[in-house]
Amino acid sequence: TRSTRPQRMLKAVQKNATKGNPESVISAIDYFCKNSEWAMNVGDEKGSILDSVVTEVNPSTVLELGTYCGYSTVRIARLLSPGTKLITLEFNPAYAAVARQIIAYAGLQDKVTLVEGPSSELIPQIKERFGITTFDFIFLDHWKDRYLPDIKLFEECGLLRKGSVLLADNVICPGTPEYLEYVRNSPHYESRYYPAHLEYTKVEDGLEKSVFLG
Ligand SMILES: O=c1[nH]cnc2c(O)c(F)c(-c3ccc(F)cc3)cc12
Ligand SMILES: [Mg+2]
Repeated sequence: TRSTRPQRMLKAVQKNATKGNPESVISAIDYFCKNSEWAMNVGDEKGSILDSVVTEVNPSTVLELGTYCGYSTVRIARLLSPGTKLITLEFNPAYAAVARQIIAYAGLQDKVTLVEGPSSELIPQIKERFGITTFDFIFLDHWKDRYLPDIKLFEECGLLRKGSVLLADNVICPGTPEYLEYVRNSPHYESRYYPAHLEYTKVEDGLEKSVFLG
């Protein structure tokens, strides 16, 4: 039967990247998306902004919502201090299966815990399952209609502390208007928009960085 796009992306990584070299995995995926098939990775332009925010925060605890094929997981994990791990949640088992292989190919499997399931169910379980009190950095990149309910879930579950940084992809395209309205008007967040473009295109998109004020 016909392979899936994530499976073809994995093949491109195994063919063009060097095992244990995260930079080469990132480049191989970007090359695949620019020259073979578009795919919904955060991409190189928004990825560089992600890199700069992760580097600035230098987080000890990290959560990613929406693993897809692991591209942003690799981008984040490659920047973490030794001993720091990130938790990434993926709803789609086929995506998760490919992501595990791409993360392992980059040699970052020891820095990543990939959990399969819906964020709405997993977020309330995080404290007890992973011994986390609060997150220093959260990357929202799963499904636009879940951004707002999930940030409210973070608040309700006490997973944020003064200074926790949330970075959200796709706030323009596909767009998360309710989420933007919330973080930009809430007295509990300081929000800033980073303009960019939809991955591998000239379409406008951007990232919204929101710092929890307590
Ligand atoms: O569902 C998504 N989850 C996470 N990230 C996405 C993304 O970065 C996209 F560009 C898109 C996207 C898909 C099709 C389009 F025509 C435009 C954007 C979707 C997602
Ligand atoms: Mg995205």
